[in-house]
Amino acid sequence: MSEALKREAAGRAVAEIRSGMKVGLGTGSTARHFVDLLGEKVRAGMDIVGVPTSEATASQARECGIPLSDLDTLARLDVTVDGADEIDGDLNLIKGAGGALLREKIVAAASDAMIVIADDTKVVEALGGRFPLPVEVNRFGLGATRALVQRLVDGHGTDGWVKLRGEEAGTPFETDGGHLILDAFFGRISQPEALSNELLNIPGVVQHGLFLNMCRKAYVATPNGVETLLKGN
Ligand SMILES: O=C(CO)[C@H](O)[C@H](O)COP(=O)(O)O
Repeated sequence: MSEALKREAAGRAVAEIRSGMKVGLGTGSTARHFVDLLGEKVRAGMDIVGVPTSEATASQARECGIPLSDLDTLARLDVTVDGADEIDGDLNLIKGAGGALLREKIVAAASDAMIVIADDTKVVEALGGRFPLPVEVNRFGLGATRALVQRLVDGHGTDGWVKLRGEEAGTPFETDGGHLILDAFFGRISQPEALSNELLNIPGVVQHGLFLNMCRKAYVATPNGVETLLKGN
């Protein structure tokens, strides 16, 4: 999908931002367009404050001139705008390909609204069929945690797998919080709430990339323009 279309989706989200708002800034190539366009508004006089979901976004936002804060100073935000890896018909999401899922989820949960921007390759019938679920884990006890996640995958009834992100390249990927990521392919996830609970019951799991009932609106870029998806429609 072209960067131009991602930028169009990002533009629709920027159009919802008003002066005075506290805005969560997502991570990834689509969110990058949002931050860039928001920076243009700020330089033109819009008065907003951003809370970034990753060090990469923080650095881009600073370059764009967006004033930044954090969730210690601001407990609630008006809106978070972020990308996604999979979006189902009820606007439940898989996120975390960029490795920022923990901060993304914390920031989204602290926001009155979450708007997702994406291209139409991200829209799926059911979560998990295409994209492995990123699971952020503590370094301590990695082997045991991995085995417990693998057991969940095995019990899911498909030919799933679990990979430590970056292992094949020789250097495990490290998140901004100093954790590791297990990419767990479950196949079609028929009961996301149950899977979420099972994952969070594993002590070494810090968080996972299922974003359930968090997003109410998505702007999805298609070759024919940007579609607005609303939860419950
Ligand atoms: O969850 C994310 C990062 O952790 C991203 O939002 C997600 O991977 C989508 O990224 P992109 O817009 O580059 O496709």
